[in-house]
Amino acid sequence: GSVLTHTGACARIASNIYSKDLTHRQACTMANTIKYLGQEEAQHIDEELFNEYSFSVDQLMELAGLSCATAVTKGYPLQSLLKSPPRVLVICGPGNNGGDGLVCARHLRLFGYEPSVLYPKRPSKQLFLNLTTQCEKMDISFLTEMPEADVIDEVYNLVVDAIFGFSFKGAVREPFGDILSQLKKITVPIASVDIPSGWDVENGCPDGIQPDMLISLTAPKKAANHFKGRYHFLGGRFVPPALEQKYQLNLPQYPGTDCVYQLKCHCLCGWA
Ligand SMILES: NC(=O)C1=CN([C@@H]2O[C@H](COP(=O)(O)OP(=O)(O)OC[C@H]3O[C@@H](n4cnc5c(N)ncnc54)[C@H](O)[C@@H]3O)[C@@H](O)[C@H]2O)[C@@H](O)CC1
Ligand SMILES: [K+]
Repeated sequence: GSVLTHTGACARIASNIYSKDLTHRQACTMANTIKYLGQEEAQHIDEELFNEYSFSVDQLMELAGLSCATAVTKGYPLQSLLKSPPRVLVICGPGNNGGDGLVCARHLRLFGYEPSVLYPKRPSKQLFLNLTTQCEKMDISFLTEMPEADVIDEVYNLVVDAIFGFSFKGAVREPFGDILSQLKKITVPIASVDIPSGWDVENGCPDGIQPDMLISLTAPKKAANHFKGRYHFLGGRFVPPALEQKYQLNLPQYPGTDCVYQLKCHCLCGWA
């Protein structure tokens, strides 16, 4: 097909629709040839990675979590943090999104941050037990309850939201309803893994949490169209070219050996 570069697409769209009152983000989303996935499509890709391509969950989760920790270092470098020690609260949910959070916490620790983990619903699968042990052995503390919003603002520099990913559906069940309502009140930034938790995977959630950073894994989901924060990263650099082709993901070229790609307009189209 006709795959335009981001710059090429942006220039084309700039000349055609610049007059239509589009926000920068809307225009760039359209300009970007990268595909935004629906919930079912994201789940199909996931299944295919495991069943056809024979990846194990541990492998991809490691790369996903590493991407998240790397994106955090780019948006919130250690030297820019306002509170010392460089504490970060990582909140992990009951599925694989929560597993990404545990991996992210471990890498953040290796990068010099001081993560604490809240992990209220722990699945009994060996994978999650192992990830938990790895964190514990690295002196990452596990909280027994969700701190109040004002305590989070006082103690932590940011919150990593690894509660729900692309399998989230329906009304939020406890204890995550309470957790999300505290997160709506905090002023420190939230970095969401794959999807802002509590958001509909395709339609977002106007009165939900408003993360400052979103790390889309594999490819952005449609909810990312509603993201208004400062940093949108793509991570999970593990997609085999044939799979990318099959689903026409049109992923951008990650720079060099980087495991994240910052999705923003780098061209001179005039939208700033
Ligand atoms: N294919 C991929 O591309 C990869 C995906 N990974 C991660 O895996 C995530 C998807 O993981 P899963 O499919 O395990 O699912 P999620 O982690 O999105 O969530 C499923 C869990 O949340 C619970 N849940 C769903 N709706 C709920 C509600 N309304 N209230 C309370 N609990 C609810 C479910 O019971 C289940 O325990 C992705 O978003 C991504 O973060 C990565 O680990 C690795 C690679
Ligand atoms: K999330």
